[in-house]
Amino acid sequence: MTSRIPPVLRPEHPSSCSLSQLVIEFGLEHRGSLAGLEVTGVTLSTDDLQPGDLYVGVQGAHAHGASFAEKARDGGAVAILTDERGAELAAGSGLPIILVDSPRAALGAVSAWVYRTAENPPLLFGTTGTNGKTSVSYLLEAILKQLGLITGLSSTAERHIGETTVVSRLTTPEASEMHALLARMREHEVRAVAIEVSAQALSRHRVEGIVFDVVGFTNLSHDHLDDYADMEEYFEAKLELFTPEHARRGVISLDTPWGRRVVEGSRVPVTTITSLPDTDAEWRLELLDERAEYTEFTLHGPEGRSLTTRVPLIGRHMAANAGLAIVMLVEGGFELEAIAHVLDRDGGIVAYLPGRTERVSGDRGPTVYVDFGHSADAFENTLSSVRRFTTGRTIMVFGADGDRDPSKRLEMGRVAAEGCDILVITDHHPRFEDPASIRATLIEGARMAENRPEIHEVSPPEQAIRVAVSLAREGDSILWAGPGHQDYRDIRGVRTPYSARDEARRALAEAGWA
Ligand SMILES: CC(=O)N[C@H]1[C@@H](OP(=O)(O)OP(=O)(O)OC[C@H]2O[C@@H](n3ccc(=O)[nH]c3=O)[C@H](O)[C@@H]2O)O[C@H](CO)[C@@H](O)[C@@H]1O[C@H](C)C(=O)N[C@@H](C)C(=O)N[C@H](CCC(=O)O)C(=O)O
Ligand SMILES: Nc1ncnc2c1ncn2[C@@H]1O[C@H](COP(=O)(O)OP(=O)(O)OP(=O)(O)O)[C@@H](O)[C@H]1O
Repeated sequence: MTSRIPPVLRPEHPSSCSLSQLVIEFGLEHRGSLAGLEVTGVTLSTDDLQPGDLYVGVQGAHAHGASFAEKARDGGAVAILTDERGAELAAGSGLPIILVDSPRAALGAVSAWVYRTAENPPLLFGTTGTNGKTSVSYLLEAILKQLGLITGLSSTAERHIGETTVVSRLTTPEASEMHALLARMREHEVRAVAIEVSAQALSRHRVEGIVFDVVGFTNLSHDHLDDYADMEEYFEAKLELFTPEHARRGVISLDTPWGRRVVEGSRVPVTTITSLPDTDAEWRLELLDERAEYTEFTLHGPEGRSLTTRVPLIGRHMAANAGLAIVMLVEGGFELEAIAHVLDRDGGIVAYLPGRTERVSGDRGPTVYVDFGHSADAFENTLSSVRRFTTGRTIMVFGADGDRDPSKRLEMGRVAAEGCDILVITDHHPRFEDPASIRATLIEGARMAENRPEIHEVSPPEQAIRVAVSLAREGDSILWAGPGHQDYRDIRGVRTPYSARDEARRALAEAGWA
């Protein structure tokens, strides 16, 4: 049974940890008496605080967390762990203060200690890269389930503890939340966990205190250049996962040139995989059949080993994600033959990925896919797959995130225009930006393409999908890229409930194509 429960999960039966022991263990300085004080949890947000917590005060983008020390005390915090500046801010709260140089950097190790997540850990798989992290994580979880394990998942779309689903807030939760989640998973006898690791998570120490058994790298392309100065800095952030502090071994896709750079920079043993026919790697993915219902492929490995199976998703990139997941499992100790056996038994990988080229249309009328792609590389891959199954015209509906990397918008517009016959440019999450000016940049990008699709500018997206459906005929496909699984739109900081999948289904029904 699937139930939705609040996003910050704690162990149901937390154990108490002595704060005096904690400062001895980590060799930390403190102010105020810790005698007899015990903590049962850790948090860096008063919104998530529970009585008995150690509150960690970090310097944020807007405030220093220690300035909320009194709020933390009133909520039942036992002590605060912070830096020198935080200690000054928290002095009036009367809470005992534990001092560290960087509270964010200390958060993972301290949380691991409090939640005891290093004791008898599950098999841990971490995936990073610009596109495909969620997909690889879901595919890992699916195959692990088919192998008979109780599994856990932490992804942008959802977090899973066995069969329980929890809504996600961040792609990778803060370290305190991550360790609490792992502790909760242990209570439910989870034996293998797939975790999506964003570049931001690595830069912000969110996977500190975790050593993954296997980490995977999907690809790197232009994204998040509002957070990182350039591609080199973005790459360096990802490379951090391939160090002994975070991983035992790695599997690297060479499908983008950055993969080779990860191989060169990795400080843990790695193996490689590619889905490109003209690239050399230890594992090679050969596409056998591409259908609207599935993609079939053979994975060729070292010593003549191979496996042929299907992934219930469209496109070479999804087969590449599945291949990466399988090699990560092999590197994690599973026999390729055992994986092949369960996949044969079940007719392929049994996975449902919410909002990843998800088909929302029925048997009649245009085929409509809702996708989470929000970068030029994602558009290129999904559009080329959609075109392959489209006998008529390809119609693309998309907008771009406001207040997120504006430098990628022109290229998104260009790539979209290059790959479709009709383009409907609309709004996504405008946040605090003017949606009309975001659309103008996307249109400017679209006009840079050599291909000249028909371009429509339609706001808001509810209207845009209806225009796309009204233009479509039997045999045409509509790709609505951007919203994917999301269930809200962010307009001026207000999250309004909204589902592109439901909206697309409604638009089809209204057009008589229910
Ligand atoms: C830019 C960024 O990283 N922001 C993170 C940061 O918030 P902030 O620095 O703005 O926090 P702040 O408001 O200055 O407050 C400082 C501290 O005081 C605490 N506080 C604040 C107010 C209060 O009343 N009580 C309280 O405890 C805050 O929890 C925080 O710890 O610290 C918060 C944790 O306390 C994070 O949740 C928050 O992530 C935000 C939500 C975020 O959107 N992060 C993005 C950049 C991100 O990480 N994205 C990647 C996506 C990657 C992808 O698309 O592939 C991800 O992994 O999700
Ligand atoms: N291997 C791949 N190569 C290129 N594009 C891909 C690949 N896998 C998925 N995509 C595209 O990227 C979109 C997002 O996929 P997914 O959610 O798996 O990536 P992600 O890395 O988790 O993204 P995010 O960090 O934004 O959550 C998909 O909907 C698809 O359009």
